Amino acid sequence: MFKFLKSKLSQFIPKLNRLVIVRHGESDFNIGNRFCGWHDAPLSAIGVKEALTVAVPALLQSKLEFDVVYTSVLSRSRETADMILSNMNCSYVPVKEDWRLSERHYGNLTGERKREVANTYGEDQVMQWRRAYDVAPPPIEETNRYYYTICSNPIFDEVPPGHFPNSESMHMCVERVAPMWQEVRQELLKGSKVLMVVHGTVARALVQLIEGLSNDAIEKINIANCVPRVYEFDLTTGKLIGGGINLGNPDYIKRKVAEVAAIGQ
Ligand SMILES: O=C(O)[C@@H](COP(=O)(O)O)OP(=O)(O)O
Repeated sequence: MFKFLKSKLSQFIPKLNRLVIVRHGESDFNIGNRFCGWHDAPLSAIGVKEALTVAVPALLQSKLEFDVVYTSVLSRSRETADMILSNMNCSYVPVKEDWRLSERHYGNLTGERKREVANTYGEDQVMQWRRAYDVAPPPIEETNRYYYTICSNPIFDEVPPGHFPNSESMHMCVERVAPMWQEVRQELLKGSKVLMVVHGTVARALVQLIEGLSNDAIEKINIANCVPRVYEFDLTTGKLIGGGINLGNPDYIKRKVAEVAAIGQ
């Protein structure tokens, strides 16, 4: 009898759980193809539209629900998270902000247009700064117009002493995201349905940590704004089932990924 009941009840215990990762909508700096990093650029009008017309319909169509949302302290990711929740009629879901999910710090490139930097230093150098795993851009200087707004921004008050970067490589970003990912993974494996609304480099760092991609492989990955990427985990073994799945129109996603990869005009 006990065995029978146990096997009946086990049918109702979830055996897998899903994680969803979304890069925020287009920011004011993405429009002009400017390096943004730790500068707190707001969403553009297109970014707001992307949250409402790309992320929300894809999540609703896949019948995804959330118990908790993780995001960074930067407004482009927080605003995207808020818009997704309110338009899925679940604004009650708690949102946890953490500085470790902020975009990689783009050093003295912050505020520069990628095309203009390429005209000065060459496209190869720009691609090294953007995608090479171990290359950090030159450190931000006091003469950079965003230097003081970044280092005095109260959103970064939780950054521990000695951890405030002046530039970061992909590798450095992965190192700060990794402990955060372990915290989120524990929640997921307890059955909590998690949405992470983050940034291009942080999404790439998560993809590497989750899928175990090599440093060379992750250099070639680009993430489009507001396209949800879903991962499924086996709750018994804790293992990833299959790979990540991008939700939405494949042609749209392909076009947007190519735009991110390009240095732009
Ligand atoms: O900081 C930035 O400029 C972009 C990424 O730029 P790339 O690494 O693609 O050049 O980050 P996001 O818009 O996702 O916050």
